[in-house]
Amino acid sequence: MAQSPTPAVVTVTGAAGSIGYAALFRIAAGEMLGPDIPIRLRLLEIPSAVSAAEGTAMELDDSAFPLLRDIEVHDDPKRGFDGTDVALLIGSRPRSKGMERGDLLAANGQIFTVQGRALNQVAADGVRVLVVGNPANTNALVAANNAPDIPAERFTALTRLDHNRAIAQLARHSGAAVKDISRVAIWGNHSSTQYPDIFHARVGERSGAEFAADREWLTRDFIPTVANRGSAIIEARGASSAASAANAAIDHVHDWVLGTPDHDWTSVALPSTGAYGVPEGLVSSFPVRSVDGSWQIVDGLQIDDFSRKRIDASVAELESERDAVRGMGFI
Ligand SMILES: NC(=O)C1=CN([C@@H]2O[C@H](COP(=O)(O)OP(=O)(O)OC[C@H]3O[C@@H](n4cnc5c(N)ncnc54)[C@H](O)[C@@H]3O)[C@@H](O)[C@H]2O)C=CC1
Ligand SMILES: O=C([O-])CC(=O)C(=O)O
Repeated sequence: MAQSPTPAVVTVTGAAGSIGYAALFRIAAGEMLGPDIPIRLRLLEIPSAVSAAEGTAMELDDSAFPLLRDIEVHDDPKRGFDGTDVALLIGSRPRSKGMERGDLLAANGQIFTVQGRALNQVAADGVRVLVVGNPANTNALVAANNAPDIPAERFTALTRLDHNRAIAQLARHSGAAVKDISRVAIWGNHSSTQYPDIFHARVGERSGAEFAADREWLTRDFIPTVANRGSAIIEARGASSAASAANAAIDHVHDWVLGTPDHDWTSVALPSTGAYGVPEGLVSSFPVRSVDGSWQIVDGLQIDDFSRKRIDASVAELESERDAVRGMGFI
């Protein structure tokens, strides 16, 4: 008889929040790690939200997912991350009224220092970490720096939502189907300085560069629409993107574990190896392929002056965030 696969321990922080609620049921249904891998869920929350997370756990039970082995709810990171194979760090401190950027970095620096240390102590050897909570890139930088025994490349931040938004906008503009668009790229920070790049894209039978030649559309429509989409959703919905963010987080981990299609790549924020002139160690978004369970930055892309300027601007923002958390002693 074939042995059944070992269950994967998946920890979701911010499990009682909107993204957590949109992600957990799909994870338990097998959409993230595939239909053969049993799932053990660990929901990590702050004490005041533990009761709400327990309610979500009851609903997960009630869904009778065949792959779902067990669920635990914790407010202690060392218990929530114990033996974890995949950690989705969704919970973070949101910006509140009157809060300065420095205050936000400080509040989150604290959270991601504690979580990085706990992961370092108790996570499974091959743990994969995805930071969703904003400021995602710098939170991932802080967590990675506080987990010296985990290889830095296992810490990533989510720019797949930006990547998916770029595909959707290009599909809408070109008339091509989403499935016929490949090789878009997000560079830099998950913020309004990000650079969505279509110069290397394939759009059906056409090239992204053909569409990029229309500089008016590119600079006044496409780039700002993708880069400011999060704010536009907040404006329209009165709440930030939740289902699309959960969807992107699931896409990210799915491709990390199961691979990217041969003809395509995706975008992930991960510690720079110095590629494309991005300072080593900064958690910056790149076009990447997933090969044998690891991300590899796509190499050899020609970066013209138009793109260079925009990548550099977003990287400069990441450097200033890094300098701020360094100044506060988090890294
Ligand atoms: N990278 C991306 O593409 C996106 C990132 N986001 C970010 O994702 C984060 C979560 O968004 P939502 O789920 O909508 O927020 P939410 O406010 O609905 O939920 C956040 C949850 O995190 C919990 N939490 C806070 N600190 C925690 C900690 N130290 N440990 C465990 N849990 C903690 C809260 O109790 C709350 O239940 C926000 O920072 C948001 O800005 C949102 C959309 C896209
Ligand atoms: O600012 C937020 O919370 C939302 C966000 O990151 C996005 O939708 O890209």
